[in-house]
Amino acid sequence: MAALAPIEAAKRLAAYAAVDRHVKREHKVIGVGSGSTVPFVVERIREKGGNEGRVFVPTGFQSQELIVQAGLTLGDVSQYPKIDVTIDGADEVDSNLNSIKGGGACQLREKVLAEAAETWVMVADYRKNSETLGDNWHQGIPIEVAPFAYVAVLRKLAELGSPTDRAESTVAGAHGAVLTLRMGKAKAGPVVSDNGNFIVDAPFPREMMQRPAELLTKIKLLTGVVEVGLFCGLAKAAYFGNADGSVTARLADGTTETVKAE
Ligand SMILES: O=C(CO)[C@H](O)[C@H](O)COP(=O)(O)O
Repeated sequence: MAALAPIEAAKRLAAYAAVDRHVKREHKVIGVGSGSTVPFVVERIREKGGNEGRVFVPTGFQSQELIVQAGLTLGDVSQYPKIDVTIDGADEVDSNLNSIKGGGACQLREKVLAEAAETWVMVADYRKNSETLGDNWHQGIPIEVAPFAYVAVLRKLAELGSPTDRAESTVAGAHGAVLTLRMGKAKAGPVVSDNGNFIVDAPFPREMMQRPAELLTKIKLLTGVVEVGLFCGLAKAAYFGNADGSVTARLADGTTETVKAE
């Protein structure tokens, strides 16, 4: 196995453990998530026999390319609305398996594939393993918004409690992060999702982040919001690769196990 930088090695450990445990021979429709951990999921699936009469459904452009380049059979969620297992990354996971997703602006398709899956599991390195959402992921909850409505949605999010001022954010336990329209890095102007929408990053006070399902409902009800990067009550498990070479599995029944990739 190729030597990797420690964080990359941790991502690979998590991905391999999740594939070994959840992708069974009888599974024919597999959802493939987005981000920098998911390529290790595809790598492991290929190592273990790849296609085998299977179809792979992507959560966006990146995972579509990954599936095609790996020589796997590409499917679409409109052809395969029932998925056996979807494995995806996460920006942060709390002690109840709620998560923040959308660091790569893919949360809408990611949530559709999470909900379509009989089993949805997350894979991440140890930095994503938190007690409360927002403790490690400081930039806020990624929210996909209809472009024409973004100013109105920003105003509503501020009314809901997302800070627009650094000092106010720090006092509220939101780490100084403020409500922001996500801007492109090598592009002038905003990030545009695979669905043609804008992304707003909305931090919230720690007290509100401790009740993510409640916050999710409030944000989702704002007109102009397409999808919220809070995933609550969906995961069967989360796998975190650790710096010491072990993998921590957090399961939906509240238990935690240490597992090793085969
Ligand atoms: O939600 C996502 C993209 O929208 C990703 O799954 C999330 O950002 C995790 O990515 P990485 O594996 O690179 O940490």
